[in-house]
This record gives sequence, structure tokens and C-alpha cells, in this order.
Amino acid sequence: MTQSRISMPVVSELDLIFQDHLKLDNFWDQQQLVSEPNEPKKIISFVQRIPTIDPLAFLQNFNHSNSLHFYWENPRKQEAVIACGVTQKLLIDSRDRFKIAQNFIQKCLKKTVRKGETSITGAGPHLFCTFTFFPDADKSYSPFPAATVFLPRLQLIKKNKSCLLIVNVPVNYADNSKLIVEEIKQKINSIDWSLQQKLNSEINECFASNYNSISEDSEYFKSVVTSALNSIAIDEFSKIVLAYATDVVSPVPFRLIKSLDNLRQRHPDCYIFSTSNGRDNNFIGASPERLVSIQNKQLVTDALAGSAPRGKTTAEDVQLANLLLKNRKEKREHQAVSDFLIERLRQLDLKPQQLPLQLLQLSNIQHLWTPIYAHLSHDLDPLEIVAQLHPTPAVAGVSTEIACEQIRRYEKFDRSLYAAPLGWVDYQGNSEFIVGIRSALIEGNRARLYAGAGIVSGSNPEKEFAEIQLKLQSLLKALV
Ligand SMILES: C=C(O[C@H]1C=CC=C(C(=O)O)[C@@H]1O)C(=O)O
Repeated sequence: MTQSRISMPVVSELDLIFQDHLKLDNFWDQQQLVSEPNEPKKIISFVQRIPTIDPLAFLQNFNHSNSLHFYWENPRKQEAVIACGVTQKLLIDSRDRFKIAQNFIQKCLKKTVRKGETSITGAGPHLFCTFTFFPDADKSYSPFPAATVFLPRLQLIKKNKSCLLIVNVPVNYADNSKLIVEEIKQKINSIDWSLQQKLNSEINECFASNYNSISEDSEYFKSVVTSALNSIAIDEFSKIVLAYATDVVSPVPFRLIKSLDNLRQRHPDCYIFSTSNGRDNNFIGASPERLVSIQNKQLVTDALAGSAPRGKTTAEDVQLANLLLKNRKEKREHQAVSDFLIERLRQLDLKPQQLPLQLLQLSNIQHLWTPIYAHLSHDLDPLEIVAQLHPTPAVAGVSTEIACEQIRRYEKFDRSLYAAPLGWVDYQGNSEFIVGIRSALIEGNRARLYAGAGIVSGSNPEKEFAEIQLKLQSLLKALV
């Protein structure tokens, strides 16, 4: 059996933590926190260091199918952020969704008062956001609104082995602080710390062979690529990213935690994510693509486009990598993304700098990759940046507007959260958003898997379809 990755606290250890930090007398100053009857309720955001816990064990303990969650883990970077339950939320169905989300976040953060171990870097409330690819997602197909923003009840931040628990509790002038402290304490005490051992001891079942899959017509996809190539030839647009969806039905309901565990083991260099709408629709995946990350006013974004499979031997792998780095069609596909990102950041009055072109080698596929940096010299809300960058030509095309029009015409399904920005913003303006590619929408025993490929002049319909199959197969293998 794989060795357990968690340390199991004994109750007395937790009690000690509470004695130090939750002693009621010192916990918070009632005078400072109570709201006047007509004021909006204040929210205490209580930060507490807790013993190391596996992020999936945390999700398993606190996720309820009728509430929202957000899970995100980068195994290689040993980072995770998980949110369960809701203290404040806003569902937005408007084209102005980024601005509305930004205002909501600012209002929410104004009401929060940080307590507990607040001196630890990054120790504070985060708001979690998901946006659909198109601002007007088709409601009959997309179970998610154009934007969802929420301040969770419980949040875990994990960096290496250090874990912070954040509990966000609204306080009314009439609330009894004793009860709130008890609630926090009970939540921590109720964690089943042994879950990771159970996950590890399970046989890595894969029902892939039992699935009934209803794929879109592959010939239709290839004909659409050919039609797009004709439009590119007459300069209607220069790039388009076309996606393909496969629906699978399993004899038993999909298991969220086990599927995520498989994804993180198979794709340790990706961002593994899951989010729900509180109605049993989970959107999960393993995305290599970061839309934007902001830490202490340093912005990073990734131009990621242009792909090749990994080789079966080292020699074949090196050969495929070298071919990818030299391939003019793949480089054109990539350049469209880096040019777009640089231009869009300049429009925000930033001075972006790009690193030389490199390879991002993942377990099943390799990509051309250009990391782009910028210093935020003036105040810019993270969501203004997300609005400016989404959708990049890694998921839409060039020009954005025409490519999006054509995507709506060609694709027979609604993208919903596929290829859309998913992420968080914290109380200090730090933020991270990924692009929800290599993803699946799960409901009970049904899953819709999505993957796309960039089409530029020189693309070949057969090869683009093979690239999509490569991406989908690796996702399918993780679903159980
Ligand atoms: C749109 C997807 O991938 C994008 C990201 C990296 C490489 C891509 C490509 O080579 O086509 C795509 O632009 C997807 O996997 O669904």
C-alpha cells in the first residue's frame, strides 16, 4: 500500500490549538465586530493552522452535493486551495459579469474581519469564481450561470505540508460568539483524517471499458476543420480552436473524489480542479493552462498552444520535442496566443516581458509554452485582467470575435465551463485563474468530456482529430 500522506492529529493536539487561538476571552473583541442592526452583517474570517491534511480528504469531508465547492490542486507545486459551503454568493447572468463579480468581491471583502493567525502570509479569505466560456451560455445545456462567485464557509490553503483552515462566519449583533466558536471547533474535529489511506488502499479501478460512449460524429468534426481551413485560406480569420465532446454513461455513478485522485496521479504537472453548482453537476479536469496568476503585484500568464504526443522511448520523445519546436504550423498556432497576450496586457498599460519559447512536457502530451510576466505598477483588479484576456487564441482564435462567431456556428454543444476562466481572488488582490480545458461535466453516471485543437493554415483534419483523441482518452482513463 502507498504510504499515507497525512499526519493524523490526536484530539488533544487539536484541543491545544484551540486553547492557544480560540480561547473565547481573547478570540474577538465583541465591541469591534458586532454590526449595528441596519448595517450589513460583518463576516469573521477566522484563520487557523491545522495539521497536514490531504486536500481531497478535506473535500470529501466537507463537500455536500447540495452546496457549492471549488477544489484546485497542483501536485508538482504542492499547492492546493479548496472551498466548501457558502457564506455569501452571487450568481450572474449578464454580459457584464466580470464587472458585477468584481463589485461583489470588493463589497464582500469590505465586510470581512480577519481573526486568528492572520500574520501568516496569504492567510485570509478568498472568493471563488467560475465563468462560462460564452457570456450567454445556453441555459438548456449549461448547468452553470454566466458567472458564479462565492465566499465559502470553509476554505483550506495548502502549501507544501503547511495547511491553513479559514472559516468565514457572518456575525449579527445578536449572535452568540460561543456558538460560532463551537461550530468551528466541531468542523475541525469532524474531519476524517484517514481518508487518504482509504483512497490509497483501493484498487485503482477503471470502468472505461464498461462505458457506453456517444461521441460526436468524427466525420462531422473533420469536415468542420476542412471548412475552417477554407475560411482561413480566404483570410476570414487566421486561427480557430474547435472543440469536440464525448458523452459517456457508466453503469454506476461517477465517484468524484476517486476520479480527482486518479487525475492528480496521472497529471501531476497540471492544475486538477473540480467545481459544482450545488445541484449535483460537477465540472472537473486537469488543465495545464494558467490564464493569469498575480502574487504581490507580479503577474504571470502562459501562452500555451502547439502540441505533440510524448514518445514511447526517450529517443522518440526527444525527436518529437525537436520536431515540435521547429514545426512552422505549430509555431504559428503558438505565436497567435503570445502576440494576443502581449497586446492585451499592453492595452492595460502594463509592460509585459516574455521568456524564450520552451516546452511544457506533460504525462501524455507536450506543448509549446511561453511564460509572460508583468509588474502591476498601478491598481488593476484581477477580474479586469481576466476580462481582458478571456478568451485567448489558445481556446478561441484570431480575431477573437470572428472565431467565437464561427465556434458557435460549428460546435453543436454549449461549451458551458469548458475552456473558461476558473479561479479565485484573495483579500490582498492576489489571484489565480486557469483555463478549464481537458475537462468533463459530470452528473450522476453521465459525463461529457471536452477537448479542443487549434486550427491554423497547414492544419490537417486527421491529425487534429488524433490530438483531440489523445487528450480525451487520458481524461477518460481517470474517470471512475
Ligand atoms: C483547447 C485545448 O488546448 C489548447 C491548449 C494547448 C494546446 C492547444 C493546441 O495545441 O491545440 C490548444 O490551443 C484543449 O485541450 O481543449
